[in-house]
Amino acid sequence: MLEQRKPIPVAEAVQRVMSKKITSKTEHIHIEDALGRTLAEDLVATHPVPPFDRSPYDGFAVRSQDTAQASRENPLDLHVTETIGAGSVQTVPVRENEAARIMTGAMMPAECDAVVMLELTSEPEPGVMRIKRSFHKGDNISFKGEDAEEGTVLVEKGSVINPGTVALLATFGYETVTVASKPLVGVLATGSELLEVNEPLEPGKIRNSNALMAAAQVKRAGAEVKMLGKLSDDLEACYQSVKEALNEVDILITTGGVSVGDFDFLPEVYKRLGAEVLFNKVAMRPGSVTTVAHLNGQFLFGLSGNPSACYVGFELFTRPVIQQMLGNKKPHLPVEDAVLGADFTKPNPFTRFVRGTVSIKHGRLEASPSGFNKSSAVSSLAATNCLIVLPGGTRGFTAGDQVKVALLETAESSGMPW
Ligand SMILES: Nc1nc2c(c(=O)[nH]1)N[C@H]1C(S)=C(S)[C@@H](COP(=O)(O)OP(=O)(O)OC[C@H]3O[C@@H](n4cnc5c(N)ncnc54)[C@H](O)[C@@H]3O)O[C@H]1N2
Ligand code: MOO
Ligand SMILES: [Mg+2]
Repeated sequence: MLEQRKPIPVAEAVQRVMSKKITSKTEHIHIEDALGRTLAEDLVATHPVPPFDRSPYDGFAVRSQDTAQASRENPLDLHVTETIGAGSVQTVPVRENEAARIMTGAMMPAECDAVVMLELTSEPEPGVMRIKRSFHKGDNISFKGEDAEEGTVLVEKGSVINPGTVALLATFGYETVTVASKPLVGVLATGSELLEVNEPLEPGKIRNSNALMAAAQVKRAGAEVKMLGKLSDDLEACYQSVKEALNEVDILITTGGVSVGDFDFLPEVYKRLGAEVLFNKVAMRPGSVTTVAHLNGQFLFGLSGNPSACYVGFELFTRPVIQQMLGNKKPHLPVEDAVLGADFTKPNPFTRFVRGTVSIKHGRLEASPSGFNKSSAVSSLAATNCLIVLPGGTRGFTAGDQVKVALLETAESSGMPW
């Protein structure tokens, strides 16, 4: 008698996965390799920025009290002590009625408390500068610590390193950076019908598109891929390959062989391995047969063989695990409100994740199905940049309806959105 699978809600399925202990490793990398990696430690200001009071202009550093009487009618001449370029420091004190010529970025002379822009001065004779107005203490100074105070957490751990983060790392002298290690994700395709990419078609066969698609999704999610090839539908071979693969990778993805067909061997493989099957039926379309198992701290994602189902299963269940391993505290796809741009009239009792194309129209998100929408579809995936979430029920949806969309191509992420 065929085992009856009980579908569980998407939220519960995701919860079952995320409730497992998900550990991450860290490594030290060179700052030049840091872009796009995830900080494994808070980035703390180890000194004030700027580290000293400095001039924001090319001009003259003055003692404001000397300028108090200066006006258009009563111009003031100050004797220029020296020129201080950025990177240099004063060599002589600035005394009463003296000024130091100073360039942008140079450290303020200790006795000065204001800067006069070059354009507001004239040079009545060499070595003398003239001003026609007064200046106040603090005028035109970049103060020590005004950008960042020492000890401030400027970027939290778990953040993805962007060019701005790189600037901060460099500012504070981090030649090496502690980042989350990228989990290694093995991808193994199953199915006797599968051909390699470079093989010509033959009757009954198709090329293995899932493995390369899933590998690309793994990379998009920030992890590294180990391609483990493809297997024909042979229980013993599947069992051995899966068992060996688990020694080589942090996470294992298989595609195909998770349904109830005569050659769907993954359920039996999990049984033989003694793995805990977290679920094998989810109340969603596509991807209802997505199965996730867990063994000795490792996840085995049994993604469906149908390309669209495989794609969706990855984004809902595998991606957040990878993101959490990378230290992201909000590991899920961001879900936003959108307007449905075209009818989707076919009702379904299960939640649908329609592959869609979302864009900004007149300041709001509009999402439309990206093409042929069966679970087996591959043609609609290229134009897919979101999953349109249509709740299960008896009715279809029409253009203009308010819907939720899970965004696939943004750096944003969210806490549990389902
Ligand atoms: N009696 C039932 N039949 C099916 C059920 C069910 O509940 N009862 N579920 C259907 C659903 S839903 C799906 S989805 C599929 C899932 O099938 P499997 O995950 O077992 O995958 P396969 O049987 O191996 O293949 C399904 C389909 O996908 C093609 N495929 C497989 N691997 C690849 C690959 N690497 N690249 C491209 N395409 C691939 C394969 O040729 C099949 O056409 O089961 C339904 N059946
Ligand atoms: O697992 Mo299936 O994808 O619901 O068509
Ligand atoms: Mg099958």
